[in-house]
Amino acid sequence: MLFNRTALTATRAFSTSARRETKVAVLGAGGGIGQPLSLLLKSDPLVSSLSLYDIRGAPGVAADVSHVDTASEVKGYAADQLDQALEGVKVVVIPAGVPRKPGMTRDDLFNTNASIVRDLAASVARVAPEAHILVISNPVNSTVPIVAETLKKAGVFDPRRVFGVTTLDVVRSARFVGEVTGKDPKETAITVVGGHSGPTIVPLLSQNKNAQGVKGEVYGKVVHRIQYGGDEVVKAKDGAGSATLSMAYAGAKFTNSLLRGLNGEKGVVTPTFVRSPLYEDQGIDFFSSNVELGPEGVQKIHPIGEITAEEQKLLEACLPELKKNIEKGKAFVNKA
Ligand SMILES: NC(=O)c1ccc[n+]([C@@H]2O[C@H](COP(=O)([O-])OP(=O)(O)OC[C@H]3O[C@@H](n4cnc5c(N)ncnc54)[C@H](O)[C@@H]3O)[C@@H](O)[C@H]2O)c1
Ligand SMILES: O=C(O)C[C@H](O)C(=O)O
Repeated sequence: MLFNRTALTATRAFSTSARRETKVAVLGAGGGIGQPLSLLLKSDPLVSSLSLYDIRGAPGVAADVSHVDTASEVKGYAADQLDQALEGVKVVVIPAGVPRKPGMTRDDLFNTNASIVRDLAASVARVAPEAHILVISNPVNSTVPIVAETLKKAGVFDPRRVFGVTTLDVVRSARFVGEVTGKDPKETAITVVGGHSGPTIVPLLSQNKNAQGVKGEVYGKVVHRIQYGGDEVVKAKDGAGSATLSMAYAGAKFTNSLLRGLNGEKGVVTPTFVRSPLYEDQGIDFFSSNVELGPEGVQKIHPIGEITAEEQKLLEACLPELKKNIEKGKAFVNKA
């Protein structure tokens, strides 16, 4: 053994406090995110069964991950087995699609990823209409509305069951604010609201007492780093893709939060991009804010709370961009 169980437990991205177990599918399981995400989900005791699907490579990933010594079952499905992969699934995590290369925005991925996500969502609507769908594929600000509109068309949309995974922004915020304050990231948890791309990522440092002292140039730099953390990785990978390992960690962490909520654990609150009433009066009907997760999925959407003048400015820059991204996603599904 390379490490003992205590050490492994200590480094886990998830909590184990609840008991009921659930069948989870990963669509895009052969990819840069999909592989480590599948491994982390295999280690989550709340996952009873893992269904790994990709247009290439999923059976191999499943064979590999299935040797890990946890109780869950793992099955891999080939390109023509999507329906079988979705049978009986309660949670579907979607990291399928192409990642950025240097110089690209997330919106540049729209042309390829929009149809991938729409087609996968249509299959979920048909085979597992009550599944909770966790969207990782970019651009999240558009792919989440694409999933919602696709489910609506199929007559099975429930806003409590569709989530954009923005957890990587939360993970980065805690880490980067931890760095500039000299605190453990556990003490610098930051609520991040808005969406998931550049100016639509709005971290609310003022709501954490350990981050309130971050001001001036340091504040500007850390906010910029949170908003453009994805670019930092894309640049460093130099054409080989975008964040995969930290994203797998974030995806497993959010999945575990959802599973705990579904299992009835109280007080599971985390930011996620969902159908939201908060800015609906401005024509923005998807928004990320703190959401309490419960037995049906979204249980309560928290308002953003008190914010500073600086954060208000960030929010004003976020909203018009977010509105465009959401409308683009909806229009894609509803075009003639
Ligand atoms: N939400 C976030 O914070 C976040 C973070 C990082 C990356 N991403 C996004 O996640 C996506 C995946 O990134 P990656 O690095 O894993 O890319 P990747 O290219 O390494 O993997 C993508 C996988 O999707 C598969 N795929 C393509 N079409 C498919 C389909 N129709 N059905 C099933 N699988 C399909 C591919 O075969 C591949 O294995 C990208 O869009 C990326 O921008 C989002
Ligand atoms: O930056 C990207 O394209 C991937 C992801 O959205 C990220 O934030 O790392």
